[in-house]
Amino acid sequence: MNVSVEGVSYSVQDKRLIDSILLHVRKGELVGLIGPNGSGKSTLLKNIYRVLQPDSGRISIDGQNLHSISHRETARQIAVVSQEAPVAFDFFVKDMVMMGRNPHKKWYQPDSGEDLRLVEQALERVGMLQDAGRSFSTLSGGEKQRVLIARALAQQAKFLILDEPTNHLDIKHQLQIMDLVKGLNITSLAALHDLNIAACYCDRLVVMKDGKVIVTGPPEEILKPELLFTIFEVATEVVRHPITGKPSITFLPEMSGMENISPKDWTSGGSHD
Ligand SMILES: Nc1ncnc2c1ncn2[C@@H]1O[C@H](COP(=O)(O)OP(=O)(O)OP(=O)(O)O)[C@@H](O)[C@H]1O
Repeated sequence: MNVSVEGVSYSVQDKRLIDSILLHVRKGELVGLIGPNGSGKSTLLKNIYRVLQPDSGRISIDGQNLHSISHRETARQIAVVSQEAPVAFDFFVKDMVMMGRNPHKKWYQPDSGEDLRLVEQALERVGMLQDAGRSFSTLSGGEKQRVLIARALAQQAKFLILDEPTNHLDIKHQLQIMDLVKGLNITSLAALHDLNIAACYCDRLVVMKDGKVIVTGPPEEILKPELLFTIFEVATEVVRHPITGKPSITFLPEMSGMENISPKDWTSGGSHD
């Protein structure tokens, strides 16, 4: 699925939270949305998954205006995995995943054999089938995220939105979740805080600051000390990692500016999409 966000703005009262956002996610890409706290990442994602209604602009999936299709159809096409949040009611793991089938069914329709097969297959894919009968609230943070990804798989969504999916997870589970997401090969847009994880897994990055998209491009073009200093106001050293071949960022705390960092090739930054 190709996703386009063109000129999308959203305000609360007189405060513009996101301003004239332009971004594209191409079929099969994993695009990382990065930016400081409060830069508008979650607000943008909520506009895309229709929890919020943009003031202006257009969001389209495969060329079709998202606001011209029903919420039910949107729910078939777009799945959301957000950071681990407490759930109001406890459910069995298999029932959480079965919720992914809801947009495909009428409210009175019982679960079909096909629904059960898809739920089982999704749990198998995330390595949680043996936990199908457990209650969701007893799972660890990483296990919960895997179940939420299984729900997205059962939903058979063509576009996956992830809002800080690895928040609160230890490093092993952060990598496990990102490996899983990457391996799905579903068109995905993920708000991420960890820049090294973004560098390792994302095909392209979209950088936000103060409600605006500042620049987009492949990680190796975006993740350069000068840009990182402008966006995050921290000094960094960035090298190409000898094993992964991806940019590897070391943050340099307590440094007052850029003067102690040997400027590498900072000139060829990313481009606006
Ligand atoms: N309903 C609201 N009313 C007023 N301001 C809001 C509202 N929702 C969000 N904001 C403000 O909009 C800005 C963007 O918030 P948002 O949550 O989108 O940022 P973010 O980039 O996702 O941040 P973080 O990285 O901290 O999760 C913040 O300054 C936030 O306080």
